[in-house]
Amino acid sequence: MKKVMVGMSGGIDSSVTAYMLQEEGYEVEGCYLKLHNRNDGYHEKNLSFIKDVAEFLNIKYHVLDLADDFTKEVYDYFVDSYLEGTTPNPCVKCNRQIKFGAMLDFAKSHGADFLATGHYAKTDGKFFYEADDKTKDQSYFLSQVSPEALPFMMFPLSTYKKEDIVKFGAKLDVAFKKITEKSESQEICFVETVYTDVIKKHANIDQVGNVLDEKGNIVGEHKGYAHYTIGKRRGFTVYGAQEPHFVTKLDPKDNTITVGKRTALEVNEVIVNNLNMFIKDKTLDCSVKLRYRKNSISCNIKIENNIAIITLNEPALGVAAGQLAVFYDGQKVLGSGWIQATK
Ligand SMILES: Nc1ncnc2c1ncn2[C@@H]1O[C@H](COP(=O)(O)OP(=O)(O)OP(=O)(O)O)[C@@H](O)[C@H]1O
Repeated sequence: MKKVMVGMSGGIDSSVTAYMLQEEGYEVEGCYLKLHNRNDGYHEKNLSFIKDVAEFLNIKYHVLDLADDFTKEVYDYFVDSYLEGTTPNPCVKCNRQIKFGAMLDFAKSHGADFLATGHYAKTDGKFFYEADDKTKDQSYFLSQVSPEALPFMMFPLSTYKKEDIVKFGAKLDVAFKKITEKSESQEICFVETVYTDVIKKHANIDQVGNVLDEKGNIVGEHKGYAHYTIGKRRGFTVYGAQEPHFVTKLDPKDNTITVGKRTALEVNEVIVNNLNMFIKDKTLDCSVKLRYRKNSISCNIKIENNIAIITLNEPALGVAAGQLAVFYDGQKVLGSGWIQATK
């Protein structure tokens, strides 16, 4: 019998994932990752849901403390990125380093043939593909996972709609029903309210600064550069402005932000580094997603020395350094890289 380790968060997706795989005839074990040192009962609550599900399924589960790795690989990177004036994507780092890095190693060392999660995405062991439920698709966040990890990954929810998983869980057993009744988890697991509250623990980001126009003239005031990302249009003043203004640049050195009209956000070329590719081609015509929840844009890509130059076939708006550019051929993920600069 093949053994599957299921990454269990105490949420409905991973709980139903464990149930489905057991129904399919796999030997299932669970693994809960402690990713932060929260003392507010967060882990205890998650673990009480996992305990009930594990009892219902009659499976073993492990608790793996990866808080130190998570701090180093994900949390510090998140804080540093904002302080450097870039816009981080912590879930992408976590998927590569933690869930499909350290947790996969743990699964293998416990004799598992596969690691399954409740992510909404597909894999055939060589590539990732978008999930059928496009509103929940997480292929963007998985695209930096090492190609070597793919043969071990399983996403049993890939053909379902999230709402159907919730309905199904609610009918399955009280252990699952209770989970469907709790509030939805936060978008970023360590951000309880807003991201700036996290940054404020490490730096004084509430320092009023100048808003500049494209020519460098002072045209207004803002409340501290780390409160803004590229494309943002609120939370700063532009003296006498008649039209909306958008953030086009953040400069931590002198605590300024540069703003412009909508057209100033337009970008035609994007340079990305730290590529993670699932194909070997060095030039390709494909489409690119420059931010989660943005439409993909058709483009041409040239790769040299682990850097890709992306020429867009139509301008993109609000492209932020630090975000991920994910290359798609239809639903198939070809690779991705971190946005370094735009033109
Ligand atoms: N702390 C954790 N420990 C182990 N696995 C986790 C943990 N957090 C997330 N996962 C795994 O990663 C998957 C995706 O996590 P994400 O937070 O994006 O999804 P979710 O929709 O909230 O999932 P769930 O309903 O299972 O919490 C989860 O379904 C689960 O399999």
